[in-house]
Parts: sequence; C-alpha cells; structure tokens
Amino acid sequence: MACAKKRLEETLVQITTTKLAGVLILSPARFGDARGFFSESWNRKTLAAQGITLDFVQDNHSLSAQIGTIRGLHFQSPPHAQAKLVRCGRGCLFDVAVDIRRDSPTYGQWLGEELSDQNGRQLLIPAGFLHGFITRAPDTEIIYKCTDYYAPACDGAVRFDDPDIGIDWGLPAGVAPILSDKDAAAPLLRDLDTPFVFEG
Ligand SMILES: Cc1cn([C@H]2C[C@H](O)[C@@H](COP(=O)(O)OP(=O)(O)O[C@H]3O[C@H](C)C(=O)[C@H](O)[C@H]3O)O2)c(=O)[nH]c1=O
Repeated sequence: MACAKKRLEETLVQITTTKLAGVLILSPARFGDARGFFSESWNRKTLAAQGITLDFVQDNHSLSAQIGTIRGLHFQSPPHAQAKLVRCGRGCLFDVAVDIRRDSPTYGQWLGEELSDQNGRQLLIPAGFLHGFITRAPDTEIIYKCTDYYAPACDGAVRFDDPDIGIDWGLPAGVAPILSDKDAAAPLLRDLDTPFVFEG
C-alpha cells in the first residue's frame, strides 16, 4: 500500500534536478477536462513524500505590466533567509537562481527556467541563492511561497547584469529592461560579503 501511495504522489508532481544542487523544477499534474484544468499547485504531503519538507509561511504575488520587466536579483540574509517555490499565475517569465553560498562548487553560477501559465512549471530555490526574473509577456503575474517572513532589514540585492554572473536574460540587443530604482542601484556580487556558506 505504501509503495502504491508513493507512486501516486510521484505522479502528482514530477521533480527534476538542475545543475545547481538544491534548485529543483517541479511540474504538478494538471487534470484537464472540457472546462479547463485542475492542479494542486502545492501540497505539503505530496512534496514531503519526495523529500521536500520546507515550511512555507508567506505567499507573495506580483504583477508586472510590461514585457522585459526584471525584478531581482534579491535575497534575504539570515536569520530571515528565504527558500522560495515560484510559479507563474498568468503570462510568462524566465525565472533565475544564482548560487551565492561561499565555498559552493557552483558559487556565482546561474540557471534559468521558463515558467508560464501554460507549462505550469515551478522553480524551487533554496536559501543561499539570489532570485530574479524577467517577464516574457505583458501583465505577467508571479506567485511564490516563502519559508520566512518579509524582513526589510535583511533585504539584499545584486545587479541583474553583473558581468561576473553573466545571466542571459534574452533581452534584444540595445533594449533596456524595466527596473525598480532599487534594482538599478544594486551592487555587484564581487562587492557583496555573502552571508551564506555552502554546507554540502
Ligand atoms: C518582497 C516584499 C515586498 N513588500 C513591499 C515592499 C515594497 O513597498 C513593495 C515592493 O517591494 P519590492 O520592490 O522589493 O518588490 P520586488 O522587486 O518584486 O521584490 C521581490 O522580487 C524578487 C523576485 C523576490 O524574490 C523577492 O521576494 C522580492 O525581493 O512591496 C512587502 O510588503 N512584502 C514583501 O515580502
């Protein structure tokens, strides 16, 4: 019975590893019918059955009106570091994680995944990683679960276009992204004394 139950939970969400250890791509099952679809976008028990036991305490939701809006690269420092489970509620975005854990074999490396209301994919980003995204459709809405509460005093950022990270945002040549003043003024990774340490 337990074996069948585990198999069922594995069918409810497919989990794919990435080149950055701990960053996972989740694909929850969608049950389609003539009306559209139903999907459990998050289920504690289903994820726990596959070894993901993060305790989410806050949901965030933002709308970005224009294509080419970049929000990021952000993090919260300990003791309020956040792991995030990110999805796209409407539109399309390219979600990016950057490893900033000192001594990590993938320190400064990035990966991106397209999340959309069509593909239903989610990105799980552990604490110790920068998070940011660029929108690829107008009126794109991002929805994400966080494992700690908003703590402005612990808020941190790194420039989206940091040459040492080298993220390919897919912006056409010569097209500037839409940024908040805060993001436009963010420091470079080389000037950040990262508060995170790789723990294997
Ligand atoms: C993050 C946050 C913000 N706010 C308030 C603070 C500001 O008055 C307003 C906009 O905040 P901000 O410009 O920091 O929003 P984003 O640029 O979307 O920042 C987020 O974008 C990247 C992609 C992230 O992963 C982080 O969750 C977060 O840094 O919302 C809150 O009240 N609670 C919160 O948890």
